[in-house]
Amino acid sequence: MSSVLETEELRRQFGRLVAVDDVNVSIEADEITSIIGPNGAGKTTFYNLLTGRLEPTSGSVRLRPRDSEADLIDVTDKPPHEIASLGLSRGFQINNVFDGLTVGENLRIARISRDGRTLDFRAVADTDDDLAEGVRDIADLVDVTDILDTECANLSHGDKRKVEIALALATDPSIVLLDEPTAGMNATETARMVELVERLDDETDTTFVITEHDMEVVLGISDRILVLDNGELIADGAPDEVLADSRVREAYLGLDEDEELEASPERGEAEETGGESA
Ligand SMILES: Nc1ncnc2c1ncn2[C@@H]1O[C@H](COP(=O)(O)OP(=O)(O)OP(=O)(O)O)[C@@H](O)[C@H]1O
Repeated sequence: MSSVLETEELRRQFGRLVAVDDVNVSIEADEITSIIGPNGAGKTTFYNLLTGRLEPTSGSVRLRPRDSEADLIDVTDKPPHEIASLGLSRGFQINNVFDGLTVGENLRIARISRDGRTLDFRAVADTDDDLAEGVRDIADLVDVTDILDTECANLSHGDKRKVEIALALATDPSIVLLDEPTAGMNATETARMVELVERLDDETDTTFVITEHDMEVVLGISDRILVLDNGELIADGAPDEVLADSRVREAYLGLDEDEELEASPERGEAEETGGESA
């Protein structure tokens, strides 16, 4: 196995509060990894440390740059734009597309920024074949070709989330961090999103890491699950190992020793009625 991202004793305090508590993880290139934990467990802070939006109190982050078989490089004190250009991309839970532009225009901007050509006026011209081809390829991959001319303000919630993933992938990252990709989706949209992430994981060299509250999604999609509680990494393993861990059952799932995790009634009903409910 080869790791694409590693943290060593990564720590972040806000005053006396330890939001991320000396966390050691190694994200493997060929696995979909989910990060779970109760509210306030430190998931967002952890992501912010990885992307450079927050400086750690101590510890380090190492990343394998895109297009590279080389060793991981230390990105601990690098600014967010540099980490992003090295190959770590993040899709935001809060919509981060330009609403007044079309899907195609948004993808074009993402490709231009990947190429470091924001000051190249040729990059905005329609005649730039490479750029147009790059946009078409990403659109085909993420299945947003039929909405390329749609203004983002007019997209459904599900399509907007797809466009965010397309934008994250447009920079050819080695790793993409997704924040609750199924948040606010009904059962049908959720199933489609899970399928999409699994397919992209198969068809690209990009490694996917997600945070997610929906345990059905987590168990369905993950090769590996990391569990944070009060900033501490309390479990790290395959879904069945993590589900069997007594600390996880108590801290996060609220299950007794022998209790099984079952599908929520709302989800079952939504599937039976064709996913009408949100
Ligand atoms: N900028 C900040 N200043 C002070 N405390 C903060 C700050 N950001 C986060 N915290 C605290 O750090 C802890 C971890 O918060 P974080 O948002 O990382 O958790 P989370 O797992 O993402 O929660 P949720 O699932 O609710 O989004 C919480 O106690 C939170 O109040």
